[in-house]
Amino acid sequence: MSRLLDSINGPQDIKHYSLAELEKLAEEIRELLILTVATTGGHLAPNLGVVELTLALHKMFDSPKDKFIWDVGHQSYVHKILTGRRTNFSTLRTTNGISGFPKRAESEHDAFGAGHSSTSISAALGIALARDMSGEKYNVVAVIGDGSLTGGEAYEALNHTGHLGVNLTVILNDNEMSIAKNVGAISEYLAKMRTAPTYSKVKRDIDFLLRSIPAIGESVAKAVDRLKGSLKYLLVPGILFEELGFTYFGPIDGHNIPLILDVLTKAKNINGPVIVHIVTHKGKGYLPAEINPGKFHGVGPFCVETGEIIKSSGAPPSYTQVFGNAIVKLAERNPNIVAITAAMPDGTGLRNFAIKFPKRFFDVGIAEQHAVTMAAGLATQGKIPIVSVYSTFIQRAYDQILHDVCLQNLPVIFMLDRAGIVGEDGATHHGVFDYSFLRHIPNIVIMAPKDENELQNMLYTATELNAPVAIRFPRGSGVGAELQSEYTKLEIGKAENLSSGKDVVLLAVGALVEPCQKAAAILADKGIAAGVVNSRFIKPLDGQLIRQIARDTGIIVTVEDNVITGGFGSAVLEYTNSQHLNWVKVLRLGLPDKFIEHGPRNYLLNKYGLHAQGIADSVETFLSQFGARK
Ligand SMILES: Cc1ncc(C[n+]2csc(CCOP(=O)(O)OP(=O)(O)O)c2C)c(N)n1
Ligand SMILES: CC(=O)[C@@H](O)[C@H](O)COP(=O)(O)O
Ligand SMILES: [Mg+2]
Repeated sequence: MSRLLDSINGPQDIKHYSLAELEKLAEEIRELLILTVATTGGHLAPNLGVVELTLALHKMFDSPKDKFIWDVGHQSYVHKILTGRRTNFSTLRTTNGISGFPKRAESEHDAFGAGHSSTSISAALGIALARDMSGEKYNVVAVIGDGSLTGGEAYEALNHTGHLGVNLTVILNDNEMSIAKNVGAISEYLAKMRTAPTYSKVKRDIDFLLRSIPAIGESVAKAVDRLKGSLKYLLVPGILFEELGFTYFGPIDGHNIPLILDVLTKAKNINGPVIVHIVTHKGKGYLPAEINPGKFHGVGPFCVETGEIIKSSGAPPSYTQVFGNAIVKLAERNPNIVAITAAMPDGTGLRNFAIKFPKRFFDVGIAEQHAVTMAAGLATQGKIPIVSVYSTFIQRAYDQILHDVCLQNLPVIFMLDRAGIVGEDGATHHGVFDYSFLRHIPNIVIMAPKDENELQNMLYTATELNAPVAIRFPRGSGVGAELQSEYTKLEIGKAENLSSGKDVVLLAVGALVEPCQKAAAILADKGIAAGVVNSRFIKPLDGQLIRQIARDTGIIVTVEDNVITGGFGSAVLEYTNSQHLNWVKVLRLGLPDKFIEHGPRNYLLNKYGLHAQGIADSVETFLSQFGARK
């Protein structure tokens, strides 16, 4: 039987579709999503949940004239399939293939790029304001999930949009899930809306009850009126949004295409901002994802029949798992340790901690800024808050780290997971800026472990230190280091000299220590004696060791998986400059001053010369240009 999908090359191709055809197309799209993501990995469950919504949006509106802004953008696959990217959808998240997120450079249908949450309403407002200033006519639609609605920026935007009364539509895609179960008072409010009987029905019931009482006094009648008023706040769906200046529709079934089309038609004709609250099932149409939407939120390649993740067997535990075990162990001994996640209890390895210490665990929702300042508050009262956030998302909380934590020199520990190159999520998610945006902040200690065992020791050291600390480590498995059961306290600012070399010394940090050791072996085969230092600390630097290397070899190579601009190598350069070690030659290896594309982590590290051979080649070339100081 021929597939409707095969003739979909742009949104115009579904304009004439009947309801039956749209529903058949929805089925075919689901099949394509499942089969593709089973191979490439990606955000399956969020996309399965928005198939009908996306079809309705493209049927009702005219993209690219009308603008869709997808919050986070992890649910934009269906939009991509409908907007000219069906035939290369199989390249999703692969090298040179299409991105897993909306990207302006990729398509004129991607009105606004994303990857981080809670930006869509602000962006939509900006676009709508520009439209009105230019006297143009088109529709602007932001699609935001209930999880992303826990992020503060979304409220800043709602507040401003309601105040301005600009024409735009916000679709609230409520599936009761962030990556994990959604949290917070707003989430509870949405739940009440989903389940509450409608206001008018309750009001009717009260009126009926009153009429059945023969005579009531004046004061009772007044009290009942007041009760009806406050019931309105409880039961009129969306009153919160209405009070903010939006016209609210919903909650409606987000898998019912005619219903969505009907509400969108009404929304289109309303003057001022509109919010359409749809209720969807994350993972709809693929049983393993419906049963476990968290697992299929963002998933690696899997077996379609069973839903089992395809894992490389025998891989050592991930840094995340090692951290998750270490924090539990430390918390057993130290009751002041508390843990905070911004909506990622599983991704950050805090699930066991949450189960074991529910009163000492806080999931704040997608609210990194709040997480950091709340941690600062906890620290003022003697608690030891461990804020576990991906490197890329802590970017949100720069000022909170600076102003609330470091300025007051509070002992908050930042566990920056997914630092360096993360892989297929790409430019929005690589954690390659943290050394640069943290190391100029006074008081903070910044460490990066060379292996999993050192991660444990660094965490332990941080809990014993009365100062702000950031520990950054990469995505995925460690190097397979043996995990010691007793943790060792590290001397602050002291590097580990792994091997000496008279020609050059590689000052490596974190995940790049291992490839540097391999690079030294490659160089040794070529007769070049390269020493390797595990720097451990990005701040404070081991000045004594740097001075020693400067004297001994006169050539230092710094190696990091951060952008070179302002990173670890820059710190070393600043140091040699401040010490007037002006004969030293410093080669800085790291990531270039550009946004790094998506692709497998190892492929990207190779591409940017941060694998053993690439490091060895760069060192050899550098030595051939500048020679070793004899
Ligand atoms: C600032 C920021 N913090 C954390 C994340 C990680 N993250 C991506 S999607 C997501 C959950 C989003 O939930 P929701 O908006 O409800 O979308 P759903 O997946 O349920 O459709 C989170 C926490 C992010 N992308 N951006
Ligand atoms: C969309 C998003 O921001 C997250 O889902 C992210 O992709 C998770 O990354 P990990 O797979 O590394 O946990
Ligand atoms: Mg959700």
